[in-house]
Amino acid sequence: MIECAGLRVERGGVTVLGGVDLVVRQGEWVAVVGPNGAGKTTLLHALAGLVPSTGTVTVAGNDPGRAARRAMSRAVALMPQRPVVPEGVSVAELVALGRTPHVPRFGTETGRDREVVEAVIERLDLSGLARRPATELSGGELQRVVLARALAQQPRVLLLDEPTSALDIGHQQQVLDLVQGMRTADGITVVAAMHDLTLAGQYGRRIVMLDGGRVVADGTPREVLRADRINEVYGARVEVLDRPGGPVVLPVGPDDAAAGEA
Ligand SMILES: Nc1ncnc2c1ncn2[C@@H]1O[C@H](COP(=O)(O)OP(=O)(O)OP(=O)(O)O)[C@@H](O)[C@H]1O
Repeated sequence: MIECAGLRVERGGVTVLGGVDLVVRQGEWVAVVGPNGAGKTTLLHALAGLVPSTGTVTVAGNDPGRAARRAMSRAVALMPQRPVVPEGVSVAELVALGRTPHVPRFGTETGRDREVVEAVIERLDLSGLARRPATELSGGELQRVVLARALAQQPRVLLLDEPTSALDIGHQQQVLDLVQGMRTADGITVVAAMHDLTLAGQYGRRIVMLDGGRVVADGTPREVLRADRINEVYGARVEVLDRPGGPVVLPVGPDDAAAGEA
C-alpha cells in the first residue's frame, strides 16, 4: 500500500529525511516513533504529497508528488499535528469537509455523505459538540474533531500525526480502539507518528524508529522498544517491562536512578 525507496526531503537547505526505505502492506498499522525533530511529520507529509521529495514513493497506487489532489484525498487522509481551523465553522461542518473529495466537482453532498458524517460524529462521541464553533473547542476536543474529519474521508491509507497528544487517557484508548476497529473491519492502512511509546507498541504491530531523518530500527514492538536503544536515541532514562500486551516503557525518575547507582 505504501512503498518508499531512497525518500529524501530537504527543508531550508537542510536534509531532514535522508533516504528512507519503507514498505507497508495493506491493513498494517505502523507506528513511527523518534525524538523531536527526527522527521516523523516530514515523512507523513511526504506520503501525503504535501512536501516535495526525491526518490520513489507510491501510496495507494499514487505518486503523491504528481497525483491530482482529489485522487490523493480520496485515497489518503492526514490528521495533522497542528490543524488549521477556519473561523465560523461548526464542528459538524468541519467533519463534513472530509467528504469534499467524494462530492462531484459541481455537485452537492448526498444522503450517503451525510450518513458517513453522522456516523463518525457519533462514534467519536462528538454529538454534543456538533453545533459548536470549532475554534472554541479544547485541544483534546479539537483533536477528536480533526480525526473525525479524516475518518469521514473514508481513506485507504490513514496518516496520523500525534493523534492522541492532547487526549486524556480514556479518550486516547477510545480513539485508538476506533482506528483499530476500522483497520480490521475495512482493511485500512495506518501510519501513526506517536510519542507515547507504550501506546505505539500496543496498537502498532510494527514500529519504525527515526532519528536524524533516518530509519534506525524497524520491527515488532519487542524488537524495537528496548531500553538501551530508547535511552541512546532519545537521550532518556527508561525501563521497559515486558507485558503480554506489549512492552511498557516507563520513565525512570531521578530518585530511582540515584537509588540504582547507590
Ligand atoms: N519548513 C522547514 N524549514 C526548515 N526546517 C524544517 C522545516 N520543517 C521542518 N523542518 C525541520 O525538519 C526536522 C524534522 O521536523 P519534523 O517536524 O518532521 O520532526 P518530528 O519528528 O515530527 O518532530 P516532533 O516530534 O517535534 O513533532 C526538524 O529539525 C525541523 O526543524
